[in-house]
Amino acid sequence: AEETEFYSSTDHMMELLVIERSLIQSLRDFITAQKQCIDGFNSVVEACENASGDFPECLEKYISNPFTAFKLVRRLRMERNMVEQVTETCSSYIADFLANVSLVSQRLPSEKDMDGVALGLIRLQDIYRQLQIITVDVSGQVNVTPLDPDDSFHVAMVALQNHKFQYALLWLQETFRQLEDGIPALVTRREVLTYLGPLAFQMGNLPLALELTQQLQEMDPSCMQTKVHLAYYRTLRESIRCGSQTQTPSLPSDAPVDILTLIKPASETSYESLCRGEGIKMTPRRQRTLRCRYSTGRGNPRLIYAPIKEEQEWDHPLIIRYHDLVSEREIETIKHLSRSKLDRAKVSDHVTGERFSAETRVAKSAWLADEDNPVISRVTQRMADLTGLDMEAAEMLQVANYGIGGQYEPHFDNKLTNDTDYMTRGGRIATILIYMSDVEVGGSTVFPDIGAALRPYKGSAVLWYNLLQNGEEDARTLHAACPVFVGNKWVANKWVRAHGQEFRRRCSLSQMD
Ligand SMILES: O=C(O)CCC(=O)C(=O)O
Ligand SMILES: [Fe+2]
Repeated sequence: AEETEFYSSTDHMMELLVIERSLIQSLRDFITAQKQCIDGFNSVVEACENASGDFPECLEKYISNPFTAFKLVRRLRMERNMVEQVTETCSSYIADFLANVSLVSQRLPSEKDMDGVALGLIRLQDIYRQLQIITVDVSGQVNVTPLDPDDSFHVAMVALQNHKFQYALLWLQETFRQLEDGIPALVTRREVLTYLGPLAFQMGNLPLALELTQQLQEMDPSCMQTKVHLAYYRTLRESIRCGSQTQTPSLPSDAPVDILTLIKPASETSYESLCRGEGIKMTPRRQRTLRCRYSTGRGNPRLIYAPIKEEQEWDHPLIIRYHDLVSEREIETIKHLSRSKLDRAKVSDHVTGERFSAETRVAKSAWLADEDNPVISRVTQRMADLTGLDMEAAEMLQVANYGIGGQYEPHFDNKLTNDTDYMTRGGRIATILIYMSDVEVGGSTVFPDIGAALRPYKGSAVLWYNLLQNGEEDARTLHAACPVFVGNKWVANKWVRAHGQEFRRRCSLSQMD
């Protein structure tokens, strides 16, 4: 069976605590079984010892008595029976419990999960520029969840393997600081310095590299590599001192560098800043033109007595939010139905169309059909009633649950034009994105091209058109799901296909368009 991947879905992560409990239980069971076996062997030993009596002085004389010989054979025959019985029961007994232990342990996270969560943390730090998560509980107590030196070191190593050098430096410095503070750890200062010195050098901080390498040399004066590094750094420093002045400014001063200011100054995209809530291109004046109303889907009988609050979130292009489109109970049903089906969400290659799993989309998804449950068909019907769009050609409902640092990098929802499905059903003309949870921090849906950011509000849905009236892709609909910083994010996508909408789209939203 395929191994469970945990980090790409917070819902699956919850299982880990249960698995840990069953691991503890199965280990205990195994130990109990072992003890029972030992007890069995103990009684066999005792029985043999009791039966054997004193060792005869003269063996020849002992055996010469046929009755004694008979009794000896009989006794040993019985001993053999006892041993065979106890080994047989024990070995199958123990094997069963051992198999159970290894079965449970296979359900524990893999190396891939370890790297996945570490990369998730790095991504969060990358985007939200924050290291620690500070929560305040009901009693007003402020809680920080710090990583211990071994945790930090692990994140640093993953950062290094993924060529995220600034983060590797940051986490190694954090590890080092904690070790200096005397926090107990398996990782040693020497180990940390071995990475830290060269990394500081690589990041252009020669004074720091020199200082760290000097410390390393003091710890281990005989290490050849340290000697070489140190000599190299010293030569470099001298040549900078004596050389032309123009060279000096390229190296940072001795002042401690705030690494966070070093991180990604130039390469940052508007996706990342929008995720932090920066650069949203909505002016108060423009906002005043956005409308809000209760909609009955133009007098749809199913909505007359339950109008839905419809809010214009964006003007160009039009993005509409429907508040309380799905109820708490409906959400619970949808989550429940998808739980067992959740599988790592894939992305397609732009050229080949091949599907693969990537860090650009850290989530698990499941498809639900209208026939799966009355709740699904009811929600589909409600969407049709409200928007006036034909759901005949729409795709099934795609439910997604995000993972640690779970995100979906900027993309277009529209299907590839070379897809046969595209030929028959047309492109994904519209997206209706249902938010099935609130997210405490992070997790917005952002549109980098237009500078829009939509917050996930539980029960609400947003709608936008991916295709222009002429059928071409609307470049402004490039969008992304920001990494979840704190919380669980559940969404459901309904992709409406172009076929069947020929006479519907124009009029359906005319009052707002
Ligand atoms: O989760 C979100 O906010 C957006 C999801 C999305 O864009 C998608 O699944 O295509
Ligand atoms: Fe999307």
